[in-house]
Parts: sequence; C-alpha cells; structure tokens
Amino acid sequence: MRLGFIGCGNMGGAMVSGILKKQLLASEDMIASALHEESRKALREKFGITVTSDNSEVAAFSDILILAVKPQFYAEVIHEIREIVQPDTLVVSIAPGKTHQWLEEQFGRPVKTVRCMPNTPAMIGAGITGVAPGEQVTEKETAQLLRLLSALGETEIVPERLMDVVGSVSGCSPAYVFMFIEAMADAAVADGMPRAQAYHFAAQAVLGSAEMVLKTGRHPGELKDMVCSPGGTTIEGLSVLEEKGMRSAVIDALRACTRKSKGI
Ligand SMILES: NC(=O)C1=CN([C@@H]2O[C@H](COP(=O)(O)OP(=O)(O)OC[C@H]3O[C@@H](n4cnc5c(N)ncnc54)[C@H](OP(=O)(O)O)[C@@H]3O)[C@@H](O)[C@H]2O)C=CC1
Ligand SMILES: O=C(O)[C@@H]1CCC=N1
Repeated sequence: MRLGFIGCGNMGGAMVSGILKKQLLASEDMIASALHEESRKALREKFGITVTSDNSEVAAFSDILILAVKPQFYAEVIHEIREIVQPDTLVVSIAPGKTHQWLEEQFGRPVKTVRCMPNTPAMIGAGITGVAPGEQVTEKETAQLLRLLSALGETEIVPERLMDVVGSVSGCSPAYVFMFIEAMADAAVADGMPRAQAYHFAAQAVLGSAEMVLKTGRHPGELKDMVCSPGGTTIEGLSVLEEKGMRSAVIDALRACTRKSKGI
C-alpha cells in the first residue's frame, strides 16, 4: 500500500514518524509534499521518504492520500489534484469542519473520503484519532486505514456529526492541557521550585490522573473526592478554582472550539 501526504508539517510529520517507527510501511512506500524547499529538505533528511513540491505527483502515487494542509488551503489543493485522484483512492481529511459533502463538492464527483481527527500526542504514539468513513468507503478499506492510524495511538470510529466535538475534546484539547501544566509549574516556581522539576511534577500528576480515569473506570468526581481531605489543602485550592469559574471556562472554551469547527 502506498501512502501520500499533501502537506507534511506538525500533524503529517507526526503520522509519518509513527508509521515508520511501528514499521507499518517502509519509507519508499510514502511520499509527501510541502510548500517551501526548506521544509522539503527537512522531511527528506528526517524520514528518507520521497518529497516533492508537486501535489499531483503525491495524488498519482497514493492508494491512501492524506490532506495535511491547513483547512484554508483545502479547496486550492483539491482543485490541483481532482483529475488525478482515482476512483479507488482513499482521500483522508484531517481538517476540522470539512464535511464529506463539502469534500465531494470540491472533487465534483463521488470520492472515497474519510474524515479523521488525530492529535499531537500521536508524535509519541499516545494519540487518539476519531474516524468517520464516508459512504463510499468499504469496511476493508476502513480496516486498512485504522491499522495505519494505530501507529499514532488509539482509534475510534465516530459518526460524522460528532467529528467537530472530537476536534475540540481531543484534537485541540492537548493545547489546553499544556496550558494547565504550564500554569501549575508557574505556581510551583513562584513558591520556590526549580522550573524543570516543576514541569516534571506537574506533567506526571496530569499523566497519572488521566491514567486513573482510564484504568479504574471510576467517575472523575469520585477520584477528585478521594484527593480532598476534610479540612485539608486540596479543598482550599478547589474552592478557588470553582470561584474563578474553571469548569465553566473549560466548557465554554471547548464549545467555542466546536462552534468554530462547524463554521470552517
Ligand atoms: N496540529 C494539530 O494539533 C492538528 C492539526 N490538524 C489538522 O492538520 C492539518 C495540518 O495542520 P498542521 O500539521 O498543524 O499544519 P502545519 O502548518 O504544521 O503543516 C502544514 C503543511 O502543509 C504544507 N503546505 C502548505 N500549503 C501547501 C500547498 N499548497 N501544497 C502542499 N503543501 C502545502 C506546509 O509546507 P511548508 O512547511 O513548506 O509551509 C506544511 O508542510 C490542518 O488541517 C489541521 O487542522 C488536525 C489535528 C491536530
Ligand atoms: O487548531 C486547529 O484548527 C487544529 C485542529 C485540531 C488541532 N489543531
């Protein structure tokens, strides 16, 4: 199977890296395009895959074609490749908001489209990718794609109507978690802890807490209650977070993100 990336920056690069690390494909089975020669040189050196400036070359080579440019470039890129994509080529969108219907309209004919929403923890094989195959895609083709995506971490099939929500709750949320870790470390530094040690303690606390949710299956509220000793220190901090509206800030942020995705 031959895999192509039109655009290969943060997300495309994470995907190539994961697939090579897991040896799911060899470097000669992959091709990528990028806009600037500097980026192309870096991709060649890092991954040893074929790299080109010609998106048509990528489209002609690929059985699975991943559109890994920013959403605002989707229309122009599809316009460049629409005559070259074959009826059995799987066209994968990883952009927020680009519906199957919109993608098909750009191609001007029925195409095998799959919407995927990965996230950057894919870079270390700890991502999760929501996948919504289009109507033209067979179960066998979906299974092939899921196998490739498994190099990035977990995969889960979702109905297309939930893809914008996947975008906010897992595609974008790493940014908010990094911000939370940074803020926790700032507090620790303010109270005298060296910076590197502060990031280590904060990140490990987030990692361990996330694993507890996944591994115990217990309600996050119950796990939170277990930390809050009566009359203790945690409940003091917790009441400040409630007073400052942390819950509603998070809810509003993710819903803004979903709304933006629906409007792209
Ligand atoms: N970053 C993330 O966390 C996530 C991103 N996504 C989606 O992934 C897609 C890519 O995002 P991301 O990787 O962050 O973006 P980047 O800006 O890191 O990468 C974009 C890539 O596209 C290339 N490019 C730009 N224009 C063209 C063109 N006309 N033809 C060919 N290549 C082109 C760029 O080349 P050059 O470097 O030379 O400019 C670069 O390789 C987006 O649609 C985004 O929404 C989805 C989930 C998570
Ligand atoms: O910010 C964005 O639009 C992309 C989509 C998901 C994560 N990053």
